[in-house]
Amino acid sequence: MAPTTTTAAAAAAAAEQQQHTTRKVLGLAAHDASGHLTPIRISRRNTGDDDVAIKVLYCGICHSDLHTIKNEWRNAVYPVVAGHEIAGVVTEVGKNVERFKAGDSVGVGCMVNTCRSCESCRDGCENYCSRVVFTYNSVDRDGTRTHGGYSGMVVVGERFVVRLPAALPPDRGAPLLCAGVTVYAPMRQHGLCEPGRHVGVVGLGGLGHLAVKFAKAFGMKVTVVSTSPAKRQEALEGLGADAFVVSTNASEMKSVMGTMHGIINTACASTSMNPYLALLKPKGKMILVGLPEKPLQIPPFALVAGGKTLAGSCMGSISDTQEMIDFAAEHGVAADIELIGADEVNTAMERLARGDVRYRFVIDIGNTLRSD
Ligand SMILES: NC(=O)C1=CN([C@@H]2O[C@H](COP(=O)(O)OP(=O)(O)OC[C@H]3O[C@@H](n4cnc5c(N)ncnc54)[C@H](OP(=O)(O)O)[C@@H]3O)[C@@H](O)[C@H]2O)C=CC1
Ligand SMILES: O=C/C=C/c1ccc(O)c(O)c1
Ligand SMILES: [Zn+2]
Ligand SMILES: [Zn+2]
Repeated sequence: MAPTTTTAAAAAAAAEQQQHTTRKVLGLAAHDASGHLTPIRISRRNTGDDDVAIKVLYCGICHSDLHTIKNEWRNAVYPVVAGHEIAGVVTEVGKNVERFKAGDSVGVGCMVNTCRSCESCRDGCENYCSRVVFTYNSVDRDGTRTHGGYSGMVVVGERFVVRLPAALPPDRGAPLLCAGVTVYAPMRQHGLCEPGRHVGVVGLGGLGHLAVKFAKAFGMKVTVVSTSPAKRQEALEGLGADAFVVSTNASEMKSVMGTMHGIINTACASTSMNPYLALLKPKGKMILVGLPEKPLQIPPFALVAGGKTLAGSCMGSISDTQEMIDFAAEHGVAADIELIGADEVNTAMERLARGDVRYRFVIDIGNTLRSD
């Protein structure tokens, strides 16, 4: 009996300790692969010495949130509180925090911790850390599960928090924290930011519409490659794209064949790479950022014959993120959004699944979900 009593006492002590070191916060959680979201009370750690406590004001809905809550990547551990496009205001900082103070406008993106010692971390590419801790559906270094921005507040280590300039409206700025940096970082790293060059953007959704805006801000020629003829006018007149082709229209695709220096492929569901690779010039690059549920089909000749490159890219580093935010504020780049209340989130997920959004849903957490 003694070990059982000891174990029970230890568990009670741990639970009591836990109560003193955490607080309860309201969030929106998926509980199974239906992806249906309902209110939940989650624990957030008290503000540690290196932490920034943030009242969430706005959180964008990324398609990765939808892939995750529906377990399309087969890695969901329920309950899942998604959200990694977080814009908010600092409420409290730990004693070692130097860059932020209460009242500051800040953002948090896709990651909230890393190992800090691997080659990627040492090189400032912590988005490729082998032990990266994602903002939600991940296990933090202290063993607790991470929960994202579909919640009233978050507690995040200072090094994973970025500053939001006053020139950037926080509701339209929130989607930059994932969608923005995910397209900006590879465009910069692969030279798809040189004025006069021709870039294709596959998939005109949350990521794609920001890729168009960044490419135009870089001074590039932009062609949108879309499955949705209805987006033509918006792309050309609203977003400033130079051309628009429908990927199922053979003559439109032929008209841009072999013309692109690079492509940012943001499609959430297309798996056949052949039609897109054909649009590249010889030695052109296609950067894949979309993460469809199913494996890709890549005929070898589509790559080899033209000496083409197919690369992947995941999120961006924290320094990429701050650079992108500052660039966006300076050049007037922000997301086109549909602002919704917390009670509309399930309808928004259904609409996102069928591509019915212009171009990012953002949840008005601050006004529609309690932070305590
Ligand atoms: N690599 C990374 O770090 C990140 C990856 N992602 C991933 O990027 C993808 C896009 O995310 P997001 O922009 O939020 O998603 P959205 O749903 O907003 O946009 C995706 C777009 O893909 C296009 N699309 C949909 N179905 C198909 C299809 N069958 N064939 C071709 N195109 C299709 C649609 O554009 P259209 O109507 O123009 O055809 C749609 O608007 C997701 O898979 C997401 O998980 C997201 C963030 C970071
Ligand atoms: O929306 C961004 C998600 C990126 C991502 C990349 C890789 C991975 O394993 C994830 O769970 C998320
Ligand atoms: Zn995302
Ligand atoms: Zn690391």
